[in-house]
Amino acid sequence: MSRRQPARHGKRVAVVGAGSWGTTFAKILADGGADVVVWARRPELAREIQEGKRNSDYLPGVNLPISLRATSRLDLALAGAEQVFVSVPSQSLRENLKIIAPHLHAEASVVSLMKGVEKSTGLRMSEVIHEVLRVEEERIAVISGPNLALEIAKEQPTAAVVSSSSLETAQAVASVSRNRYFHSFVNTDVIGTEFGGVLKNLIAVAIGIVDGAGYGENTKASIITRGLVEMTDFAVAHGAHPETLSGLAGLGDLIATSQSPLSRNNTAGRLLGQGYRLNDVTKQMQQTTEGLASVGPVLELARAKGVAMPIVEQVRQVLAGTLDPRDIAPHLTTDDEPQGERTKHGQAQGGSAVRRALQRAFDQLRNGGGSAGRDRP
Ligand SMILES: NC(=O)C1=CN([C@@H]2O[C@H](COP(=O)(O)OP(=O)(O)OC[C@H]3O[C@@H](n4cnc5c(N)ncnc54)[C@H](O)[C@@H]3O)[C@@H](O)[C@H]2O)C=CC1
Ligand SMILES: O=C(CO)COP(=O)(O)O
Repeated sequence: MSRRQPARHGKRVAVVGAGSWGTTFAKILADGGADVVVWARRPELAREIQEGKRNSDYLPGVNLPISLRATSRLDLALAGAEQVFVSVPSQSLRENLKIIAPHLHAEASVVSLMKGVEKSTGLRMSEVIHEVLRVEEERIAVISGPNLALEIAKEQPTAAVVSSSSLETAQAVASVSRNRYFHSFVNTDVIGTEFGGVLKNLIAVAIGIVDGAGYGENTKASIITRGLVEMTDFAVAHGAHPETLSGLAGLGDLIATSQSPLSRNNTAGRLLGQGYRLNDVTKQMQQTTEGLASVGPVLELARAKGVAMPIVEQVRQVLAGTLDPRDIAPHLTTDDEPQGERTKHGQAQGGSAVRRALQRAFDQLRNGGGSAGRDRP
């Protein structure tokens, strides 16, 4: 790995949210040569980052770059920022955007680092940003991938994908979000990239549950594989490109999150599998666990498109306390589905939506067209 110093482009950027991912992303940006100010809600945390170059609660043992600045004043963090990266819990995004709005630079791009859907509306984070800030879609980007914060904060080589409906915006954001240990690819499939991050959390909860209940590798591999089918069917029915789900934001993130004890979703699942009630699990989780809030809205969105999600449905039942984790067999298809290993294309409405999207994708590939979902350097 090259240890060359990055060319310092000095682009002024801001990161909103100084939890584990916000702080790690601020480090990625600063190590890539950007002029970064991170906003922390709590003044004492802003002071620790600004003066001590540490965030000891979220990233123990990590030294932050000398150039990284922090403040608890949102107006100072956002002043002159050309790109604003947002990393707060998904359910708090709307309220945070309302306080961001008055300070946002007129031409700034807004980048979501989050992996949830809004419970009350079922909207993706980029949709909430568009709705509240009234920023055009072309100036909104999302970043997703196998990105466990602590590993990246320790500078372990990692890739992610930046997605925007505007390739130009995706490339501009990606060029700032790169350094010697972090590489950002680009694509233009925002729906697939965002849903990949949301859905893999739910499958990671399922993996945690069976792990906690004492099942082994076959069960987990079955859930990962069938989980990817559910993720792909769901995302494609909502307009995603299937290739996105086999890229960094889909399969890549699914593998990382399902395997790692660093994952909060996986950890929450394991506690449930060990027999803890949801209330106790949420009390124990000190950091954001997006999957627990996404189960309801994802199942509603799936129902609206006629997509079957047997794994996610069984996660819901375990969370509700109506299914004993030891009885979970989420990798099995339900009785009313056609048998055989396959995706569920061909079912009801959702099936035809999926089939049409797949047909479009295959036609595009056959005709030599580029794929919106391919992660490109
Ligand atoms: N931690 C990770 O490894 C990764 C996290 N993400 C995503 O990043 C987003 C943020 O996650 P983390 O940084 O891990 O969470 P975290 O729990 O570590 O930090 C959340 C931060 O948001 C702040 N915040 C602002 N407004 C808040 C409010 N109203 N309520 C609660 N907290 C508020 C908190 O003070 C805290 O600093 C999530 O959507 C997560 O899925 C994405 C990739 C990796
Ligand atoms: O998104 C993540 C890794 O890519 C982080 O996963 P958790 O939120 O489960 O910790």
